[in-house]
Amino acid sequence: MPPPDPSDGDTSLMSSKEAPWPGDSDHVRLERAEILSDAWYTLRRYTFAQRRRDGAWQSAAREAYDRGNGVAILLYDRQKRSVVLTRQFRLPAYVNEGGDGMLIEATAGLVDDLDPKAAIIKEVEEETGYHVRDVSELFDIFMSPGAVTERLYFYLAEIEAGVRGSEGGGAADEGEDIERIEVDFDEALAMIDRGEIRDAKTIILLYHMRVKGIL
Ligand SMILES: Nc1nc2c(ncn2[C@@H]2O[C@H](COP(=O)(O)OP(=O)(O)O[C@H]3O[C@H](CO)[C@@H](O)[C@H](O)[C@@H]3O)[C@@H](O)[C@H]2O)c(=O)[nH]1
Ligand SMILES: [Mg+2]
Repeated sequence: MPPPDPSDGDTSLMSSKEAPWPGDSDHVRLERAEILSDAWYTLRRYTFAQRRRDGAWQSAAREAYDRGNGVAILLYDRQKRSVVLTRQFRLPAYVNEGGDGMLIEATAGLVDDLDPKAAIIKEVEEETGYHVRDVSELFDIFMSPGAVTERLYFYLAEIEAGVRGSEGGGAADEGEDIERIEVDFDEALAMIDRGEIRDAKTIILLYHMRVKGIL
């Protein structure tokens, strides 16, 4: 069966120009992207045809939240065998479970218009005050692929004590208020076990360090 013809439907909401829009593949044909919300970032509903493994085409619709791509980094001090993390209020976590809404996280941010490496260097400076030049690229992964388009690029960087150029703390004019914390590496791993570190990118980075024997 051929894929459904998008011209059958109302195409007035088609926004293939702005929406991320890869070309057709042998098993997916995007038909339209409707913006549901673009107050800050963009939530779209895509309708598409998908070929099932048995060869039949079926229509589907999925919402996808587009905040662009992101970068995350674990900063560590080899001599002190410690890691530098941040603590900040996260509204989505707060509305889910109440409490204080404070999460302990590795430094991270959105790529915006920069390339990922430049973006992470800028983010480290903004959030922690550290200047880093040599960052090691690890991998880039989807953090919530059923709902969010974001690819998150992961990095590691060694810091030397005393080379902070500023206080960090985040961009106050964007409402950020970020506390920098330095934690012994074994203690950070124990904090995952105790449920005190609950942010996925942070846990991935700490376990990566552990599995690869980096600290
Ligand atoms: N006014 C306003 N500001 C917003 C809104 N949403 C985000 N911001 C602001 O946009 C900025 C985003 O900060 P970044 O440091 O660039 O991003 P992040 O929120 O730390 O994101 C990182 O962590 C996320 C969660 O793990 C990741 O999803 C993301 O990729 C990245 O790693 C912050 O100043 C935040 O307050 C909004 O709806 N309204
Ligand atoms: Mg951030």
